[in-house]
Amino acid sequence: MLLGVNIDHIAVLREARKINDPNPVDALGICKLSGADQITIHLREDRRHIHDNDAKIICKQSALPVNLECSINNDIVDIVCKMKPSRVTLVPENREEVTTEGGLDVKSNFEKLQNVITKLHENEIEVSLFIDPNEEVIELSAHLNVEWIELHTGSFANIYAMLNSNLNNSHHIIKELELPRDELKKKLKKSISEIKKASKYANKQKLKVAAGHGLNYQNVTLISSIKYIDELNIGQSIIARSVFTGLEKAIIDMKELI
Ligand SMILES: CC(=O)[C@@H](O)[C@H](O)COP(=O)(O)O
Ligand SMILES: NCC(=O)COP(=O)(O)O
Repeated sequence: MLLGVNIDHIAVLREARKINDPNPVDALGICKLSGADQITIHLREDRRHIHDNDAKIICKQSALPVNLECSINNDIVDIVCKMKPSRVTLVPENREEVTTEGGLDVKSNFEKLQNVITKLHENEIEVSLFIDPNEEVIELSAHLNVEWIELHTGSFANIYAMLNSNLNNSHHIIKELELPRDELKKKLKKSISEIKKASKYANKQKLKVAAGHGLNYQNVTLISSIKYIDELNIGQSIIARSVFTGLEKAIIDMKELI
């Protein structure tokens, strides 16, 4: 199974101080040497972490393929076409969100997606759609002739964290998941089975399958054991661990687990 390391979170730290350190570009060599298979970055419309210049340099200098996440807004798509990443993952964006909250609404945006995907393919860029694990959405994605889909694992990760970590005793408790343990266990089982079913269905549709969001050292094997998933994109937990162990060890440890 392939590992894409999302290095946005290095830029999050830089932007907290509004200086030039730490620089996500400095992670490229370490990711390659530690066995990562891909660099993932998200050029958000609000440029809250990765900026255009980071993305430009990363696409130019990375020895690993670059998976650039962006919204379906035409201006941003035109910008990323010029950067020539190996892959663009189209994701939904919402100004107020702390992080990507759900998958793309493929049905409502079908025509817009057709145009954006054509433009990306004309620029010889592979396309992936960041979607919820749902068969109807996968079927629509297959009709859009994309090479990849990425299944949003955020909801699985939230349930797992409320069940198995101290998140429910912290100020970041997820209110809507403040439920009896039995109920959370059922929800977790359902969520894993949806991801399994969706990945199998996507594989049958000849789509390559990635998954990601909220995956960490505790929950990752529940997802990496699903045989229809080809690749995981993981950022927050790897960069968080690297504060204590260094990036190289954080990546090697994750690679070993998956
Ligand atoms: C789409 C997605 O899942 C990623 O981009 C990732 O979560 C890191 O980016 P943000 O922290 O900006 O959501
Ligand atoms: N698309 C998911 C991703 O790139 C990484 O998400 P996270 O591990 O930072 O939550």
